[in-house]
Amino acid sequence: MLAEPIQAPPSPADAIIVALDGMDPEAACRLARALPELRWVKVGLELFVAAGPGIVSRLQELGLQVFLDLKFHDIPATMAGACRSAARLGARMITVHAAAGGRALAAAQAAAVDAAQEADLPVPTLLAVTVLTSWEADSFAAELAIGEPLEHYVPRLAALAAAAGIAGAVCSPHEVSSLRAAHPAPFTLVTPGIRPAGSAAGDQRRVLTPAQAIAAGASHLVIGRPITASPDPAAAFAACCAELA
Ligand SMILES: O=c1ccn([C@@H]2O[C@H](COP(=O)(O)O)[C@@H](O)[C@H]2O)c(=O)[nH]1
Repeated sequence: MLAEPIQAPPSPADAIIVALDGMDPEAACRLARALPELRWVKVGLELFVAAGPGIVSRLQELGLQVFLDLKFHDIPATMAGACRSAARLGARMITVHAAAGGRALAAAQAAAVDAAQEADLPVPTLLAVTVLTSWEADSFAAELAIGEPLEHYVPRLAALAAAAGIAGAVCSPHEVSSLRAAHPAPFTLVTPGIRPAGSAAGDQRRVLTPAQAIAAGASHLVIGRPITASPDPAAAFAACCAELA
């Protein structure tokens, strides 16, 4: 069974997932409360390791949908167990690394579906991480020596994930249009590496603006520091929404 489809975002705020990095649980909840239009938050490794699973229910109690971005990458049994636990938390999106391989991805998908159904929770959308947005093509080729360029490796991983029953992928905005052509909606394409014009790229390498990423076919945008490190996060969030309106 596939995940319950996450409908095409009806409003700009539904397209934006704010990454709650670089803050403790209290600050994360405070920030979430300060953005009245906020619908989605991303809990990544940093916040989850510091705060524990309870942060997911705290954010859900604020009316938010949680994207649990723990990027599981392990053997099939471990991937399945991790996705089972993540689904029981009620996370609506969960990341797994596509490079874990087809058997591990299929096991993860089956476990997430079973766990959600057993707990009477919505089936989460598993997202296969392709190539992290912090990689650039040259260092990817030089350091990993994978044998094919990044722009071919990303679609290979997305196809591997789709064949294993995974309903979405994480890619950079640079690859969205080619992935969207190969994987029409309701396949979910989530893109970090989003930088509004004039904002610092930081450690990100393959970036585009919010409007460019949506125009290319992204379902959702992950935006962290351009909002969370802004002196006025509410204004920064509103500006991202306005750019998409
Ligand atoms: O390829 C990837 C996968 C995940 N991420 C995560 O997204 C956010 C991006 O934060 P910014 O502050 O907007 O750079 C962060 O939590 C990453 O862990 C990614 O950047 N790239």
